[in-house]
Amino acid sequence: MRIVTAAQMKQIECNADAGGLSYLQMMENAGTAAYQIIRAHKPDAHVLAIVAGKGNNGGDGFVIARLAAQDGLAVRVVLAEGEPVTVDAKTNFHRLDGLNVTVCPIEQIDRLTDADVVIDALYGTGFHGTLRPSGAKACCFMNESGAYLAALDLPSGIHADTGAVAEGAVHADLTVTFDSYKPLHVQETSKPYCGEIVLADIGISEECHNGIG
Ligand SMILES: NC(=O)C1=CN([C@@H]2O[C@H](COP(=O)(O)OP(=O)(O)OC[C@H]3O[C@@H](n4cnc5c(N)ncnc54)[C@H](OP(=O)(O)O)[C@@H]3O)[C@@H](O)[C@H]2O)[C@@H](O)CC1
Ligand SMILES: [K+]
Repeated sequence: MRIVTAAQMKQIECNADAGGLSYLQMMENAGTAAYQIIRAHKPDAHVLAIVAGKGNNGGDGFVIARLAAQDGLAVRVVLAEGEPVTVDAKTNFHRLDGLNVTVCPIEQIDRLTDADVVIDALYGTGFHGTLRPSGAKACCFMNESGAYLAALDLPSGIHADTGAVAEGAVHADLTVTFDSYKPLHVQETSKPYCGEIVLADIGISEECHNGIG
């Protein structure tokens, strides 16, 4: 079982990119793997709500939104922190243009009452500190939705390396993590927030991990 810190994960991704697997392709692989795992857990789901942050964790969520819309599911995307800011998340956000995906701001999150599955794409390894008001509102919605709650990489509001759990953090039914486990997945403080943990292969070769983890 390989456990790596957020910084080590970044180094592994950098090695993979240098070896020809682009960051955009890693995001595609992460979103695709997570979508397949979530569908296998909830094959009867019809309505998906994806709560997206502005970083790459949100980008993984946009990949899922596209795949689900192409499969004919009803898809709602909440931009919990406004529009995405990273290059790859922006690319995947714009790939939703023309698809049957409802995009709404955080102010309208309470209207999303019909989701069978809620996907937490708010914060991944980039989370630090405490939840700010919009993030807290988004986490509160996810925790109280009553839907099956699947977190991408880690539940939002948890520090990947220390396992510190911010007040109001997401309490998931399923966490799909990418390439390697992170310390929070095994720490006593944070593990109970992850629900079932599934490790997804995102195509990074073994040699990219040499000397790490
Ligand atoms: N690298 C890759 O190629 C791949 C990465 N992958 C995925 O990317 C994830 C890592 O992405 P990432 O590094 O962009 O960080 P992410 O977790 O989205 O969060 C950063 C954002 O959160 C914000 N933020 C932080 N704390 C906050 C707070 N307390 N309250 C409010 N906001 C807060 C922060 O804002 P800032 O603090 O800068 O204002 C920033 O905007 C990783 O977990 C995996 O899912 C996969 O696709 C595989 C390929
Ligand atoms: K997340």
